Amino acid sequence: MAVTSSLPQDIDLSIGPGHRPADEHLAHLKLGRSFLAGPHAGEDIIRLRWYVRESDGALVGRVWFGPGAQGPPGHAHGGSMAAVLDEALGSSCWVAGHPVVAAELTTSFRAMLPLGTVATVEAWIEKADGRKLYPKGHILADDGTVYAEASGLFIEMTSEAFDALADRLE
Ligand SMILES: CCCCCCCC/C=C\CCCCCCCC(=O)SCCNC(=O)CCNC(=O)[C@H](O)C(C)(C)COP(=O)(O)OP(=O)(O)OC[C@H]1O[C@@H](n2cnc3c(N)ncnc32)[C@H](O)[C@@H]1OP(=O)(O)O
Repeated sequence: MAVTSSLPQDIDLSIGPGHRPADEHLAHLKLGRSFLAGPHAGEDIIRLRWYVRESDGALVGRVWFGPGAQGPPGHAHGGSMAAVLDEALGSSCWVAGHPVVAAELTTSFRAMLPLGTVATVEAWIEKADGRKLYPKGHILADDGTVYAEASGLFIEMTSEAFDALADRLE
C-alpha cells in the first residue's frame, strides 16, 4: 500500500524504534481507501500513519493537522480530533485481531491543538466483554500535553460481515 508515497516530503510522520507499521493489520488500508489514513486522504486536512508498538501491541499514530482541519482560528476542529480518535480506537481493536465498528465514542478536548502540529496518538483496549470492546486513547504533544482523549464502545463483527461490505463495492 503506497500510503507513504502520498505524503509531502516536509511532513515527517516517522516514529522511534520499537514500532512497526500497522498497515498490514488494518482492513481499511488493505482496501486502499480511508477517510483519514489512506492514500486519498485530504491533501491539507489530516495526514497520519499508524504503527504497532512492539512492547505492548498498542496502536500508535503520528498525525499532522493541516490548515483544512481548522476549527478555532489557527487550531484543530474538535471533529477532526474526534475522527482521529475514532479511527485510533477502532484500529487498536483491529490490530489486536478484533474486526470492529464504532457504537459509541466519547471525546474530551483538553487543550487547543495548533495547526501544523505533528502529534502522537495512542490507543489500547481497556476492557473486553464478548463482542463488546472498550478501547481508550489520546492525542498528545511531544511534551506530553494532552490535546484530547476518548473512550468508546466498539462491536466485533464477523469477518464474513466485512467481506460482504467489501464485496458490495466491487
Ligand atoms: C476484508 C474486508 C474488510 C473491510 C473492512 C473495512 C472497514 C474497516 C473499518 C474499520 C477499520 C478500523 C478503523 C476504525 C474506523 C472507525 C470505526 C468507525 O467509525 S465504524 C463507522 C461508524 N459506526 C457505524 O457505522 C456502526 C453502525 N452500527 C451498526 O452497524 C450496528 O449498530 C452495530 C454493528 C454496532 C451493532 O449491531 P449488531 O446487530 O451487530 O449487534 P447488537 O446486538 O445491536 O449489539 C451488540 C451489543 O452491543 C450493544 N450496543 C450496540 N450498539 C450500541 C450503542 N450504540 N450503544 C450502547 N450499546 C450498544 C447492544 O446493546 C448489544 O449488547 P448486548 O449483547 O445485548 O449486551
